[in-house]
Amino acid sequence: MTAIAYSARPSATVPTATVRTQVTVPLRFSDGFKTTAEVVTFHGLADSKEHLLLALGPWEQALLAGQQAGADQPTQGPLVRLHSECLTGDVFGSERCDCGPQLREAVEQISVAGGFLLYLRQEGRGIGLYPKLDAYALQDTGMDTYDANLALGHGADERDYTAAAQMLNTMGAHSVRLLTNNPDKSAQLTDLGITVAELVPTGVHLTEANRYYLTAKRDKTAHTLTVPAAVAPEAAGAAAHPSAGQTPVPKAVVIPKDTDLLARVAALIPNLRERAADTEQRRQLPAETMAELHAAGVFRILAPRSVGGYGMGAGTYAGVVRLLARGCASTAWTAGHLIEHAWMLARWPEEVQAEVFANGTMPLAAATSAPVGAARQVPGGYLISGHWGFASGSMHSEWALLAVEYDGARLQCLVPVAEVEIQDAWHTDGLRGTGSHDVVVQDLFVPSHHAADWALLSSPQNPGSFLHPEPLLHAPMSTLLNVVGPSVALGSAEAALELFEQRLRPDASSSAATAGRRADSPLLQARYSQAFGKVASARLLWQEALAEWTTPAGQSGADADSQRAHFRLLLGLSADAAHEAVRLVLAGSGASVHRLSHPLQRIQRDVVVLVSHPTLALDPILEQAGRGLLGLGITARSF
Ligand SMILES: Nc1nc2c(ncn2[C@@H]2O[C@H](COP(=O)(O)OP(=O)(O)OP(=O)(O)O)[C@@H](O)[C@H]2O)c(=O)[nH]1
Ligand SMILES: [Zn+2]
Repeated sequence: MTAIAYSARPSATVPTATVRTQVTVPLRFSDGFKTTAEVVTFHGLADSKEHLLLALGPWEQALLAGQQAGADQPTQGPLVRLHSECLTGDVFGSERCDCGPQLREAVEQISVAGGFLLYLRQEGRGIGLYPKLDAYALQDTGMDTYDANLALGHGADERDYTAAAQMLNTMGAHSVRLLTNNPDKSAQLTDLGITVAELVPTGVHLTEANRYYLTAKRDKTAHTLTVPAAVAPEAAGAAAHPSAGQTPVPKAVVIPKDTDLLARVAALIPNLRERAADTEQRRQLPAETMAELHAAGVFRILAPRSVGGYGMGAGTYAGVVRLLARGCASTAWTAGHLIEHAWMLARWPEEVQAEVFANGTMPLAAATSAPVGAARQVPGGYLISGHWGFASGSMHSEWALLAVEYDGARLQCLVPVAEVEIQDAWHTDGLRGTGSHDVVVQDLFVPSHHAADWALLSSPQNPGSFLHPEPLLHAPMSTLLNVVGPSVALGSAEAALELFEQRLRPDASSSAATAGRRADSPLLQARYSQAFGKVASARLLWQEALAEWTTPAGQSGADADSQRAHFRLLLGLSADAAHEAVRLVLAGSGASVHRLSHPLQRIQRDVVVLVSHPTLALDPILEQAGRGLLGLGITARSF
């Protein structure tokens, strides 16, 4: 990390604290969420307690943005949570309160936005652990949480936030966005000289066990929260098997605006570029990349809202993949598929969705159907065998979706990755980071409910389409599967063009003289224009294909064929134009960009491998699209 400019601001009321130690701690939560914290300890805290500050996400940028922002830009400062210690809730998952889920939510939100989590040793609202448990005992006789404190001779809420203000001052966070529903926290901080530029509400993590406690917070201390009347089974922490017709309520997921999500992803591009060489060397995404994708909510994009997803549309999805590809094609390809496979799982029957989306976590699944495996029926399910290739993202997945043939029909089988053998087979010259290894199983038992008819899953009338309102679930499965490749191609071409421009612009090169000579070359000027035009073509074709996005449910015959032909043709031509742009850039860039240290050679290798994928191979697309457009009927089953 870079050095912190600690800037304690002297205050009449708040004594200055100083940093005692600062240490990096990687965090991993029980649901798999990972991030990294800079944990800071202090000298001179007013109450002499061992409070911690965890600096998370792009906190330095957030600090800087906050310091530079005007009063009219409250959304710029660091996101800060004052989390009061709760041993029972934070550590043991007690359902009497909502502290555990709030802590988990806060870490994720702050990791995305950049800011500080202050873990304040104020157990039991400042009365301590044993007294809190005594208060619980009183509550079991009917008292609410505040009256129980009073009955024990304590204040209803004894928390004092002076130490928190000291810690924030020490970090230079004089203006913050505060994550809380508790008006007392912002009132005290303001009195202590910290500007609360914005109040960001925390989620309401309601269970039947904490309903009374939350209601008391709302009624007794004016916490700004609404307590819904009914609790659905998942929110109540019950094993996730909602009964038919009931919408499971996942843990609080804050759904961003599409533009905010795209901005989050755009912010990842520099890191992805920095790690692109490492990614291909490892032949999988580095842990930091996975953590950043999780923190940005990328895997939630297409999953329906009722299972913890963002329920966004194909345009946003394609936009995310394109942006990721500006940083690293392997990352875009892998993430693009993992996102899409969560959406595929949302097409399965309710029972399976309850299992894979339990508690609002996003299932990561690798899917492959090449070549299709075999299945035998046995009591309770199937025994499947096969050796599949191209299982992108298998190194990051907990599930595998494997295609098998049974009795003339194709089934998709949902299998825990732990039960398959992943063979390290992805030794390629491009898209190496996708780790698209082989998956092998021999006579693996798959229970019937983990095997679904492929045709049904693919159709607009898939089981999930009756459970969720999101229109995207009503589109045929293959429609979306064709979007990832062209989006990766477009983002890659845009990255190549950007690098080309940097080489040609006199002011942007390490050697102004060389760049000047290059920029003066009419040949290179023409090459640049050509490449620029190809990227524009790729983008326009891609945009038009996505704009045509409809839900062709109920359509059949020639209309559906021609619509489908049009869609696939535009996407195929877009990827072709992107490929051509990359070729032109490389042709105009000389020998030095073929050094393995140069990103352009990697982009070229990635794009060449990309366009050999069946969803992008141009000749069959041209043929089938021609048939579709001419009303001759599409003959390829998977087109
Ligand atoms: N005394 C007492 N403390 C409790 C009880 N339940 C939870 N706590 C403590 O309350 C603290 C959390 O405060 P809350 O009132 O839940 O929430 P808050 O921090 O004020 O508000 P938010 O910022 O919106 O989360 C933790 O220190 C818990 O240990 C209880 O029944 N009695
Ligand atoms: Zn608690």
